Amino acid sequence: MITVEHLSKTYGAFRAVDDVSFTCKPGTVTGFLGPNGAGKSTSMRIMAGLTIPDSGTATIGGVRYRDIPNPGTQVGVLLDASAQHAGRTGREILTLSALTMGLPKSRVDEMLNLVSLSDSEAKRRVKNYSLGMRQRLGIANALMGDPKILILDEPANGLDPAGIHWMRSLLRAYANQGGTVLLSSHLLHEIEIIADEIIVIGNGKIVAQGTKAELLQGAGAFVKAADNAALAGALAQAGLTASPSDGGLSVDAEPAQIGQVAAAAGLALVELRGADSAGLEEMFLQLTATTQREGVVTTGGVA
Ligand SMILES: Nc1ncnc2c1ncn2[C@@H]1O[C@H](COP(=O)(O)OP(=O)(O)OP(=O)(O)O)[C@@H](O)[C@H]1O
Repeated sequence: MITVEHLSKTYGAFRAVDDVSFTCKPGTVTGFLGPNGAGKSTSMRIMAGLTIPDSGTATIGGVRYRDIPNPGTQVGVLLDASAQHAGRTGREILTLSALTMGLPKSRVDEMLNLVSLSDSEAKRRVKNYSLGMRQRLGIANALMGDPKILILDEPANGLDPAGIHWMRSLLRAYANQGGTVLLSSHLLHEIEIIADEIIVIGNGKIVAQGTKAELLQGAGAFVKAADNAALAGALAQAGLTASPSDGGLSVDAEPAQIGQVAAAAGLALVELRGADSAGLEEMFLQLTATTQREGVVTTGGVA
């Protein structure tokens, strides 16, 4: 179990992490989602004892990372795949890791095998690795001590589609066996495929958290009518907020309620459904709008 309570971190006058609290439970993959600069890496660095918070605590199984004896056997951490010693080979890096943790050298070959780094790749210096190969090496390093908890910062960066698929399967199997996974990404799509729980961070603050279904509950519904403008009018009269979206309307209400309004107004519907991934994306963009570098774009229009 990872427990983060009221974490805050300020750099000069800038508050990078602002009163962040959440937990990650065994048997689940928790996605830590936020736009660039939202505070994900800073929070994870605090969890791994590399950055000291101004206030708040981050504990793993009730203990701060720095106080865990032989931490690699309890928590696997991958924060920056490119931060590995560039002059060493992949095999050397893993061997040093195994020695530090008091593990047999045979574990190195097991891990190389697990992340599909070939023998010749393992003999190459890390400075000559692609980003995807560095991520694989970083994941091998994180898993080396057979920890029950994984903290991974943007682990899919640089992986090709097959690599991303491989990583998802690996993390899913790990969680299914009772492991706890926290992984960050700035890509909603990546998180919603793998994560059981989603934590959304924007501007250093947690802006939403829950399962995908829970987050979608607040995301409303999508409706398309033969006459969208007439439906928008009827919904407004019923006190419901609708905005143009993808050739229809995005409405802040449950589908049943929208259906009733349409029926009462005698309007024919072409499509009606609860918000899906598009709704989640819209919500993610809105929730993190203050930290988006680009303005939030509303798609579609009333036909
Ligand atoms: N050592 C530091 N000194 C000053 N500012 C910092 C430092 N570390 C992080 N920051 C700032 O804190 C904010 C949060 O950074 P952080 O790396 O945690 O974001 P992130 O969510 O991981 O972003 P990304 O998706 O781009 O990796 C950024 O504005 C960053 O510039």
